[in-house]
This record gives sequence, structure tokens and C-alpha cells, in this order.
Amino acid sequence: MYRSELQQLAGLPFAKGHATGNDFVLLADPTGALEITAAQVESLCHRRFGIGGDGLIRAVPTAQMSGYEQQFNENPKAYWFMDYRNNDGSIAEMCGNGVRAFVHFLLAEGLVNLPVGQSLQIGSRAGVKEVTRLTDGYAANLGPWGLIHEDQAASDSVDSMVRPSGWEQALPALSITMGNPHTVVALPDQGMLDDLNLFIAPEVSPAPPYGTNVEFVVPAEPLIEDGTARVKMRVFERGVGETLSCGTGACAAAAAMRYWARGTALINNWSVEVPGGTVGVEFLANGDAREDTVLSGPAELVARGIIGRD
Ligand SMILES: N[C@H](CCC[C@H](N)C(=O)O)C(=O)O
Repeated sequence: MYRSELQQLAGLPFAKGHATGNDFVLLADPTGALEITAAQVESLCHRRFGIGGDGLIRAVPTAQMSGYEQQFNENPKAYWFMDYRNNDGSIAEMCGNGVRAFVHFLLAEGLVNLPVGQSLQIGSRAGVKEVTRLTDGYAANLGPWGLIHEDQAASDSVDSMVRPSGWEQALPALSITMGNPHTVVALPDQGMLDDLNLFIAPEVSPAPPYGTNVEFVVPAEPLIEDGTARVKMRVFERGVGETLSCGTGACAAAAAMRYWARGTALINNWSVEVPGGTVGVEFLANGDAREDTVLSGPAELVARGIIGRD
């Protein structure tokens, strides 16, 4: 494995980029001709035998994205589609860091023109997202967060238990959707967060039918600064393992902390510190109960190359 998959893609240009250390192999597919298999993704993203990445992102016209053409018919501004894959080759509905790196890639490739302060729409498996170019990064409106088990809305707002590797005790968690599934555990202090062994997947019960990304979050000191709530997070990503950052995970962690504190004055601006940097999460009250969630932070390309040069 690996070598033959890479040879199948020989000659294909790629870029390598990241957003707060969540890194991706990025491919432009302007005619929608590329059929990237799970094995090819795994080979490209392999940290030793391939280029390396937490995931692979293919830029393809939404009109050519099989099964999602309707998204373009309904939103003709969403010309480009972010085809996101985890590094094990599995598909994820959304990638918050990825969509920011994706727009940066489209700009760098000259595939879009996006002056600072302007926004563009991107097709994705979780629907059309709007990304705004900032002076120092991008803000992606990922749409509304939601409780995966709506029946938990009124009760103790715990719907699963998470047992980190090496722990006897399981911890209460809340399942949040950002288009992709997340399970959030609040820990009391930084020491417990630092000591977590995330080389091995935490056990989640009941086992989520489509897997889940597990976030562990603690309040920063002080929790509130200039009207912004500050938390620190580590994540074990579905289909990847521990990553340095997870954008949808940061949104889910902030949403869970905000939900647990729902009896007090709701904070709309959050800062989430992850091992790879810090991202902003803002909740936009859009009139109904499910506020949109805007993820902001840097994104950059670090290299370009050609696959499979023997
Ligand atoms: N790193 C991504 C999330 C990928 C989620 C993926 N691991 C899944 O299976 O949902 C982010 O920045 O949102």
C-alpha cells in the first residue's frame, strides 16, 4: 500500500496548508475529473510514506460534486465545493479549520478573487458555508450548532459518558452537532487536560452510530476577559486521532460550555486555545433558538509540490 496509490496520482500538483496546526493536503480539481479513493487519501496523508496531513481537501466545482449539484443550483454563488476527507480516508461532513485553509488555497491558486472584508460561499456536505476574509485570517460561518439528542434539552444535559484511556471513571459528556458529530467533556483543571493520554481513542458510551470527535475542555484563567469567555481544549478526532486543533470541535466545545451555563448571562464571544494556537468562536443570535456559529482564525499554506516524482 501507499506506493502504488501515490503512483496512481503521479504528476498531480498539491499544496500543504494548515489552520492552527490542523493540517491538510489540498488538491485543485477544476473539472471534477479526480476520483480520489480512500486508499489514496490514506497514502497522501500518511506522515511517513506520504505528504502527511490530518485530512485531504479537494476543491471541485459544486456543480460537478456528485450528489451535491443541487447545492449549486440553489446557491450559484457557491461555485467551489470543499470535498473533505479524514486521513484514514473516511468522509466528514464539515471541517471548520479546513474551510478556512480551503479559501486561502483558492485565493493562492487564483481560483477566486476575495478582497479583505469580502465573503464567499462554499459548498460542503454540511451545506453552503460563508467564509469572510479578514486582515489576519478568515471567519467561517458554520451555521447553527445543535444538540444531537434533542431530548436532553431540558434535563441534566448529559447524554453520554466518556472514559479516557487509562481512566477507571467515565465522565459525563454532551453531544453537539456542527454538521459533524462532537462529544464534549468539561474537565475541572488544566492538569487533568494535560495528563490525558490521547494516543488511544477515549471510549464513548453509548457508542455513537457514526463515530464522534471528542473534545476535552477546561476554563482558562480568568474565564472572562474583555467580555470574551476563554477556554482551553484538546481533541481526539474521528478518523484521525489527536490533532493540534479542530475548528468544528472548538465551536462544539464553546457551545457545550455555553449550554451548560445557560441559566446565567449567555456569552456570545469565546476564545478557544488549542495546542496549535487559538481560534475565536462567536454565536450570532439569528432570531431563532439555533444561533449561527462563526469560527475565526488564521490559515496558511506551507508548501506546494508534485505528487509521485520518482
Ligand atoms: N478538523 C476539523 C474537523 C474534522 C472532523 C472530522 N474528524 C470528522 O470526522 O468529523 C475541523 O477543523 O473542524
